[in-house]
Amino acid sequence: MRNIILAVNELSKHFVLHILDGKVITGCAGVSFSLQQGEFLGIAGPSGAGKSTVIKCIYRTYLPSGGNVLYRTAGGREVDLARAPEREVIRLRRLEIGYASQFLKVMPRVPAVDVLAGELRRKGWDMERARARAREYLAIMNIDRPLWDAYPSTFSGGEQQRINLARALITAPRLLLLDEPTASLDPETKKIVIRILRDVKEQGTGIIGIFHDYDVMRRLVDRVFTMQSGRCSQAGDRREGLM
Ligand SMILES: Nc1ncnc2c1ncn2[C@@H]1O[C@H](COP(=O)(O)OP(=O)(O)OP(=O)(O)O)[C@@H](O)[C@H]1O
Repeated sequence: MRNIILAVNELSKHFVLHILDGKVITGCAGVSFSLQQGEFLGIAGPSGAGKSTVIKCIYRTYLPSGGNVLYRTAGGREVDLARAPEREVIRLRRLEIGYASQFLKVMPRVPAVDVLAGELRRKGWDMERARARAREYLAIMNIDRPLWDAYPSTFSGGEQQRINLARALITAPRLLLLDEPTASLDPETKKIVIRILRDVKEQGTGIIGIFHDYDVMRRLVDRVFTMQSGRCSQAGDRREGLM
């Protein structure tokens, strides 16, 4: 059996809405699953089921309300991402854990090539090598050459998504979290992204992804779990939950 890199146990997240007299909304509750190296797990379920909440709790955009998110680092340590100090979370994001959603958040007036190179610089690469690798990735992602030195905040939705994905992938993370990363891609670019994600998986990255496009999901995932009203309603193989 391959190595488990992530074990989520009884994860819950509740939101307290102070503007509504402290009303509590459940984002997710009692969610448990594990992920092995080189495995691709899909999360399916209707809108509002809690899919993004689970991904954001793992990436620690949200601080979980309960449960554990046990991550095994490259060095073999076990870190509970539900409780780890901020600086540990930031270090792991820089070195081991990638995240891409459909929305690009970048510093204004940083050219596309430097948005990508910046990720490698944070891992200690020198500028020249980082930019060379960034250009390779821009080419792989089919970004038109005149845009490489332009600012991604002005890019089209699909171009921004490709930059977002490239930024998450360029550092070859051990754990990759994807929240609708192919939402506005054209069919040709979807094919490219599917090919890249398959390569990344082959190289041992564990991936958790939410896709409303079930065709893309079916072509990528090993396993799917389906959520309903914040809970895991079905855990199964690649066919279950996708039909
Ligand atoms: N920051 C937040 N504050 C308050 N409630 C939130 C917050 N984030 C999520 N929720 C609530 O948690 C529930 C689950 O939301 P979530 O975004 O995880 O669903 P989803 O399955 O990803 O939906 P979709 O497919 O529409 O993106 C929803 O009722 C949502 O309103």
